[in-house]
Formats: sequence, structure tokens, C-alpha cells
Amino acid sequence: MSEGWASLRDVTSTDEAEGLEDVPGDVRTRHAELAEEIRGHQFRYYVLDSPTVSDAEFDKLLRELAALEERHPALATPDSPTQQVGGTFSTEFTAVDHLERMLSLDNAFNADEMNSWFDRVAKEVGDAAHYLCELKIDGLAINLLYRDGRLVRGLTRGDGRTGEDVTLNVRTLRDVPETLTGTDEYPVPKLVEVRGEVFFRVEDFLELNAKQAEAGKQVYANPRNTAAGSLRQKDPSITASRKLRLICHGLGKREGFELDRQSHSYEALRAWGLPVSTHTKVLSTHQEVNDFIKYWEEHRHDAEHEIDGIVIKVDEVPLQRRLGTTSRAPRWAIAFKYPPEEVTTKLLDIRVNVGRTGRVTPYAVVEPVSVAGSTVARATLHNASEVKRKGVLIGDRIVLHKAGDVIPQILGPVIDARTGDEHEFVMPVSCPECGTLLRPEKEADVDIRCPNAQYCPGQLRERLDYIGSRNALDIEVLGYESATALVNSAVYDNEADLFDLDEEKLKQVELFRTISGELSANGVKLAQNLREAKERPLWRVLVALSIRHVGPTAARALAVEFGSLDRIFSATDEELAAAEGVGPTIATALRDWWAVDWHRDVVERWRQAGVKMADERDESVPRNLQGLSIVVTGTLPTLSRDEAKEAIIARGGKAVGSVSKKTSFVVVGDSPGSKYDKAVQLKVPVLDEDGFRVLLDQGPEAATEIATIGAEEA
Ligand SMILES: NC(=O)c1ccc[n+]([C@@H]2O[C@H](COP(=O)([O-])OP(=O)(O)OC[C@H]3O[C@@H](n4cnc5c(N)ncnc54)[C@H](O)[C@@H]3O)[C@@H](O)[C@H]2O)c1
Ligand SMILES: [Zn+2]
Repeated sequence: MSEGWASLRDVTSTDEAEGLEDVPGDVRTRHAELAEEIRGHQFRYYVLDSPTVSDAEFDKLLRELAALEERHPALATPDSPTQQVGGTFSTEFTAVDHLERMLSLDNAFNADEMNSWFDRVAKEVGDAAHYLCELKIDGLAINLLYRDGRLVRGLTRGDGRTGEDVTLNVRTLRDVPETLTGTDEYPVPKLVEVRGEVFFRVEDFLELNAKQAEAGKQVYANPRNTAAGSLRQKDPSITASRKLRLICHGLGKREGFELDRQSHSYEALRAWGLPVSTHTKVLSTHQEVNDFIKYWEEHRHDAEHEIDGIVIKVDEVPLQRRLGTTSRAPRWAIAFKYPPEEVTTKLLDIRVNVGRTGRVTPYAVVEPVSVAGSTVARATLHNASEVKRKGVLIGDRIVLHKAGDVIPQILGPVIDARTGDEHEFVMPVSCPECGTLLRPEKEADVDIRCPNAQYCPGQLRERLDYIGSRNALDIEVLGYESATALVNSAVYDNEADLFDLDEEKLKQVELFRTISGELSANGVKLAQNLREAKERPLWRVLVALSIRHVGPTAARALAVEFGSLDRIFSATDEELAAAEGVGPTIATALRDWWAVDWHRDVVERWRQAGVKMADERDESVPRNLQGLSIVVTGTLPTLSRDEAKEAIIARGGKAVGSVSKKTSFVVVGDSPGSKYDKAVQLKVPVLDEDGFRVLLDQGPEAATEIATIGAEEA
């Protein structure tokens, strides 16, 4: 069990005899410094809505403090941040006392800490508890006081005893009713303090930022702090202009009614006309709770708002009373916190990279940092103007964001952490790989490129690496390392040479040679792979040519429509435009590409080497999926994802990537993830592989009959 967590709850019941004067001086100093630093962060977070460290770093400081106090319990005086509800209040607002204290929550960061909490609950009240599991909304806490069903006050949490009066602001939220309704079962109460969270839905936050950007204003860094800043406005009309939302998750002082389950109080809240979460569940076993935690960790971004964890509460109010509270948090609840998605780290350098199409993009090298469960050392910056827009300097402390599998992103600098030693990034004027002067392709382009496509080693390497990728010819041995070695060797000048690489030639490349001068196992494999790759379907060959805008989707469409490379390159603009998903941009790109001499030479040399440049069209395949959009997700039992897509396109359908109302069918295999959930939510017909085969063979009507829709399937 973690020490920090234990101390948060155990300090009051300890019987250690050490007094404050017995604590070594250096420990006392460290404790005082740490406490001071924490208070500073709390002030910036709660009062200024502008923290300078990430939540994860803040939590780490708090835990360090708690660990000191566990070793030296005398340090845990009532004014220590470990013993208090975190906040404070600003003089901008009138300070008003809560009728009943607002508390914080204790945290669990892993399964062990969760188990310790379960054990503790069981020890106090036996195993009888039900667990109310909720999303931990990343917003700011609010306390609404209703007297005889009328809203009389809205307070921020403040220090838990006293909050800031934000009644006028709260009144502008459309989720906050002025008067409560009631039902027979839950009549309007005489008095109730309602606790909830004010937040931005992700969608609304992005919209707000889009508007800011459009108006040329600074975008907001994160929804939580923006929500806090939006609510705590002197001018309520500003609050009113933001789409702030509310979800209620508890009660404070109450008069004139009694409820024996926390979950019943949510029914009451709903009956009174207050919003509660639809994701809440009452569960009875530890396993179920752990599954809930795990489920939401994987589906963290499926909620309409940001979440930073799960809150687990003992549902029975009498048991809650028996468990009681510490000075800062209830013992009957715990917050399971997920790994942070936002951290701060140091921006060590900004370098540039030359891409497959010559685009030169800056990227950030950062001090390695753990975020969203993986270690990040690099982040993309897209282009020079983005570096400017973000306002980051080399040497800055920066805020880094990473969600799930998405590429890490720099949000901006921590201005207050600047020392004066930082310096501006300057975009190079010439290509770092070949020295050619960089320039935008067209005057208005933000991107600058190396125009030396035929000889730039950077571009050659990136293109060759791409040729080997799963998107293109799918050649296992042809990865970044092989591509680099080939480009640096005498046997490869450009793509034209690719299919001439046989055993003899590969033996001349150091990477593919053993110490005794033989061809290595990888070399043998590469030669073999290249021979096999000559038989790949047309769309893969087309992708391998690295024509701008012609990725797998467009290439598949072109292959189905025209059947051969010759026909694609000799098609008129009208003919190209008639192909599903092929627009004028792609038509122009194809034409521009073909106009370059050495490009045509590549095609010619590949042809001579025996690369198949046409698909045999199987006329027996019916075009029975025309006009349909089909999503394939998860692992199908026998078909690969690519095979499934090819089958769809061959029949005139569209294989699309994301589920929307316009999707005709969603084909799901094992572990389908959020696309399946979305299909259920939007009531899009869902097929398994068998159903998919019916769709391919017999068409949409037959498939609709056997599809499952919405909640029909468990
Ligand atoms: N970055 C900084 O400088 C800085 C400074 C201070 C605090 N913080 C961050 O603020 C948080 C600490 O604040 P805290 O004391 O409010 O603790 P907390 O946010 O960990 O938990 C308590 C709060 O969770 C909220 N909550 C959300 N969903 C809930 C639900 N379903 N049920 C019950 N409560 C729910 C409540 O408003 C409650 O007050 C930490 O995440 C900490 O990192 C950061
Ligand atoms: Zn170059």
C-alpha cells in the first residue's frame, strides 16, 4: 500500500510519541518548504485558474508531503495541506459559509491502493456495502442551496467551510433550475444543498477554442481550468456566453427528507429537475468495481466530458455515517485516478525532419516524461507557424498532452517558469538532409519543402520506408533501418531500382552482409519479399508511388474504377472525377506526378522488373453495394481488415473509417471498441463476419434482416 495515501487517513489515530520538536531540523524545513510550494500551487489553481504544474506533479508533491508526515506524524498539524480541503477563496467574491462542509476525495492510483480501501471499508462495516461507481468529472465543484425549492445561492468549494458566492454566475447555466420540480416519491424538499461539478463538454470546449482561434485570440489550454475561469467571472454575462454544464453528484445539508442510499438521492435529484450522470452504476462486488474502472480507462474519451478517474462511494447512507470522514475527505469514498494525460516537461530542442513528400516539419525533443501510460521524448509541431502560435521557446517548461494512442502534442509554455535562458527556434533555410534551399510550393502554403525529390536522401529514405509499410507494399524487412541502409548504398538511387534488388545486389549493402561476406538472413528474406511484392494488388502499387493525396483509400477507389495503372494515368479529369472519393485535388496530383520524367521512369522500370500493374477484374463480382458506407472494426475470424475492405469496394461500396448516422452497416469482429458502441448508440445495423458474407453475396436487404440494431444485442 502506498504510504502517502495511508497517512492521509491515519495521522489522527496514530499513537506515535514523537513531538514536533523531535523532528529533525532538515525534515521540518523540507516539510515547510513543500507545504509552502503546495499552497502556492493551490492558489494558482483555485484562485487564478492558472496552474503552473500539471495535476500529476501537484499530486506528487502532496504525496511527498504525506510521506514525510507518515514518518513524522507530528508534522501533520491541522494546517498541513494533507489535512485540509485544497482550496481557498478570492476577495473578488463575497465569502459565504457552506451549511455542511464540502470535502475533497482521497485517491487511489493503482489496484493495491484500491484493495486497501476495500479492506478498510470491510473492516469497518463488513462486506455488506454496495458500491456506487461514477465518472470523476474534471471540472470544478459547486454547492447549490435550494430553500423551499428555490435557488438561493451558488458557492464554489473554497476551503470546504467557506466558498465564493457565484450565485449570479450559476444562474446563467441552463442546467441549473431556478425552481425545483418534484414527484410523489420525491417531493420538493424544504432545504437541500446540492453538490455537483461544473464543466465543459469536450465538444463545447473545442467549439469555444475554434471561435477564439477564428477571432485571432489565444486558445484555452484545458477544459477544467477554462470552466473554473468561466464560472468565476466578475461579469456574469461572460459566464452566460460559455456553454458550461452541470452534473450533480451529492448532497450536503438536507431538511425535511431522509434517503438511505446515495443512489436514491440521484433519483431524487433527477425528480427535482437537476442533471445527474447517465454513466453511474451501483455494483456489489470488488471485481465489478475493478471492471468498471478498467472499462472507463479504455473508454475515457467516450464520455462527453473529460474524466480524470472514477469515484467509488459506499452507497448505503447509514454505512457512510459509520465510516465517517477525515478532516479533508470522506472515508466512504475514494477516487481512482487514471494516469495523467497532461504533464509538464522541458523542451530540450526543436529539430526538423524531412518527410516523404519533401515537407520539412519541426518536431520537439523533450525531456522524457511519462504521460497517458507511455514515455514520451518527442512531439510533432507541424510547421514553423505552429511553433510561433504556441509561443514556445527552446529551453521552456512546456505543457504536454497525450490522449490514448494519439500523437503527443505541446499545448504551450509555462511562462512563469522562464529563466531568461530560453531562445527562439529558427526554421532552417536549407534542407538538413541535402542542403537544397527550402521553399513553399505555392506562395500561400504554410509548409515549406525540400524541392529535391529525386535526390534528397531524407525524402528517398522516407519514401522507401513507406513503400515497405502496411499501407503500401507491406514488406516486412523493409523498415526504417533497411531503407536508410539502401539509400546510403551504391545499389539504390531511387525507387526505379527497387525491384532490381536481387541477392547479388543486396550483398553489396553492409546491413545485409554477414561478417563472412555472405548475404544475411534478412537479405535473403528481403530479396524473396521483393519478388512476392511484384504480385501485390494494384492499389498497393499505386500507394507505393508516393503520389500526393493518394493514400490507401483513394488508391483502392482508383484501382476498382480503372483496373490498371495505364488507365489511371491516361484517364481524363472527368473520368477521374467519376470515381467514388476521387476529387479534383487527386486528379491534379496524378497529373502533376506523371508529368515528371523520372516518375515515369520508375513506373517503366517496375514494369520491366515484372511488377503487376493491373488487377484482374472478376466480372462475376456483383456491384451490389453501390451507395453504401460500411465500417469494418475489430478482428474478424477469417478475413483480414484489408480483404474485407477490398470486397466492399469491389462491389461498389465505400469502406469508411468512422461510424456516423450515414453508415449503412458496421461489421464487427473481436475487441471492436468504440466504433461498435457508436453503432449501437446510433442504431446502425451491426453484422458479424457471417452476416458480412451474406451482405457480400446477397446484398443489403438480406443482410438487414440478420443484422442486430441498437440495444437488441447484449
Ligand atoms: N496543478 C495544480 O497546481 C493543482 C493545484 C491544486 C489542485 N490541483 C488538482 O486538483 C485536484 C485536487 O483537488 P480536489 O481536492 O478537488 O480533489 P479531487 O479533484 O481529486 O477530488 C475531489 C473533487 O472531485 C470532484 N468530483 C468530480 N466528480 C465527482 C463525483 N462523481 N463524485 C464526487 N466528486 C466528484 C468533486 O468536485 C470533489 O470536490 C487534483 O487533481 C489536483 O492535482 C492541481
Ligand atoms: Zn532535401
